[in-house]
Amino acid sequence: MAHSAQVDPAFVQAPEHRSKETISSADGVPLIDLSPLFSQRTCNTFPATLLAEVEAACRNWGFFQVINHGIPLELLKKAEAAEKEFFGLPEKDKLKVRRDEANRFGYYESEHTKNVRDWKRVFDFALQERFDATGLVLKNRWPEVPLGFRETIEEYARSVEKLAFMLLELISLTLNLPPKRLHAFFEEQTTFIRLNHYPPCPYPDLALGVGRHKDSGALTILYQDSVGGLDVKRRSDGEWVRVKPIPDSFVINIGDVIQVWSNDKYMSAEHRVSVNSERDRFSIPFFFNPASHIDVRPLPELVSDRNPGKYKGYNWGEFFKRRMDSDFKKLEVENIQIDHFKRA
Ligand SMILES: O=C(O)CCC(=O)C(=O)O
Ligand SMILES: [Fe+2]
Repeated sequence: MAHSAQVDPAFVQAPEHRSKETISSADGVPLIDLSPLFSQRTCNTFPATLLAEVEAACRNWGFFQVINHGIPLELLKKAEAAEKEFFGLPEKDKLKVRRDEANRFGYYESEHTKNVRDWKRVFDFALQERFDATGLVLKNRWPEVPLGFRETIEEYARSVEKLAFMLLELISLTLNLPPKRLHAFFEEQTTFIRLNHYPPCPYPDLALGVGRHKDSGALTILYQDSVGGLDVKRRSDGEWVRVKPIPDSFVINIGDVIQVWSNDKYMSAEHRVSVNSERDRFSIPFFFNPASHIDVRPLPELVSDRNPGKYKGYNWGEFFKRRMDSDFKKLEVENIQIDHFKRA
């Protein structure tokens, strides 16, 4: 990644997609306190006010932040420190675990979103390694240094997984489904965790850390540092709103899979990452994804004659593989979107 002021055209966004009108709004994404989950929960009853907050956030925004989520704060600090240490390694050391065409996990400095290069570096790993009949390879590459990196990051991932299943229960209940209705889809999950480093960018008005996109999986659970840069497109008016960093919180967003399962009751929101010219930014999204053999389609309980299914089914593994291919390198074709499965 060049750090001179010379503009590399690979990073330049079309004028309409550049980061100019981000609002720092008080009326931002909802903040939800999850402490009732730990104090007021008895067997299978969930506090009604909490469910109402989650329902409204999913319906109106597709995005919310959570505090008092049960993940130890020391673990968040440890994971952030390990992330910074890894990206601080000389490039030649990071390149020892570089991604390639056959295996998409490891370090990468050249990701594209919608065929424009992102101003970032990433390190990806799968929560559960596997080799699928579909040709999907989930195989991790762990660097030898920093010492303890793998242990810390895996501990972090296992802890976030617990939160992911709790959120899945909450979301199921808000859809009037039994709390564990969606769990079976994740039995051989293809969840992966990404470490993101956004270095200072000499032309933040032209490039983006991540171009506008929607997350394709079920749910994303993101830890961000205090710098800020994540922007969400607000559904009510289409304005880009900055997600204010809140210490020790997570940002949660609905992905395309829940959009389809819920038959558009909940929609995945478009978002992007703006960069700045002064500060490095770090984040860690946990992409909670179903098993590759799952055919994603509106849940039968949520469709009826009056509310017919809005999507044809698609196989998650195939979709996921095609998405990863288009993020790996610039393609001539448009990348695959769930809209391609929408019924006419
Ligand atoms: O770094 C962030 O704040 C968000 C990154 C993101 O949207 C993604 O990797 O899908
Ligand atoms: Fe995203």
